[in-house]
Amino acid sequence: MREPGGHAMSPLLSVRDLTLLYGPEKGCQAVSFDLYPGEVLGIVGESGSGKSTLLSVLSGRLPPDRGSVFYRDRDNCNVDLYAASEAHRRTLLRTEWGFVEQNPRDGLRMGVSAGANIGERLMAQGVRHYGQLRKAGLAWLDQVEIDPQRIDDLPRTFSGGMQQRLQIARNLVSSPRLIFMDEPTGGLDVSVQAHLLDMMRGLVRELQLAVVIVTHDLAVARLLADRLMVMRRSHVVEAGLTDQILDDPQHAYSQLLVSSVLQP
Ligand SMILES: Nc1ncnc2c1ncn2[C@@H]1O[C@H](COP(=O)(O)OP(=O)(O)OP(=O)(O)O)[C@@H](O)[C@H]1O
Repeated sequence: MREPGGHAMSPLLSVRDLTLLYGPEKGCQAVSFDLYPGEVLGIVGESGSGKSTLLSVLSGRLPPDRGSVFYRDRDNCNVDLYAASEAHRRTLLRTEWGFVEQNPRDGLRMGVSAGANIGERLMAQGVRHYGQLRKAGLAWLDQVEIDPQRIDDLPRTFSGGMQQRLQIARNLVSSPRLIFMDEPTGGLDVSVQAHLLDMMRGLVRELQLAVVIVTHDLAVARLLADRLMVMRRSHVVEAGLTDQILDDPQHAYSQLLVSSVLQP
């Protein structure tokens, strides 16, 4: 039974003492936080600090050495991610979660059309009707500002920015509740980045998505994230509201990170 009003107050993701180490201070250790529905959490820190490792462990891709990730699913069940079966984790990834890779080639199927890329996740949810899949494809291309007439084109005929927008459409078509993103604007020109960021911000707000986004770009963090975790050498050294951390960082490393961006 759901407690009155409790649903909105319960975290979507509860992470405790999450640890995966490849060597001393290589990986992530003792990470704990709660993520609430509709909240965007940014993970920032220098290269090698453990951001991608943490994202992989959070999203069920790599088992931790210790610690837990609990996810509250659509049925309001609290799923212990690493006690659940591999099949259950994969189903969550296909149905309730999305993962936007830095390189769209890792997140798209390059050998099938844009429409098929979008339709695939709906088919995984049991939608079989061609007209319905086509309609969703056209609508989502439009939503991510790709000319719907390109629905039958292969992603490799798209620019990098378009491929990334297609990857986002492919992820969002199945109405996920939680999206993981690994440097989604990395490798794109600055003007393309700005456009993509603007679009992502709109979609996150409109769809009330919860997001965990890894970025080394503090401007991206500022624009998208409600809260930040600053990582250094596998540890979270500071966590808090984005504006607080970027405007008044407390930890010496966060101060350095913020000031290094401001220096020419
Ligand atoms: N599969 C692996 N085997 C061994 N060491 C690894 C493996 N994956 C990552 N590491 C090491 O763990 C540390 C953290 O790497 P990770 O990729 O999580 O950092 P990151 O903060 O995401 O860096 P970047 O911003 O450069 O992607 C690094 O020292 C890296 O060399």
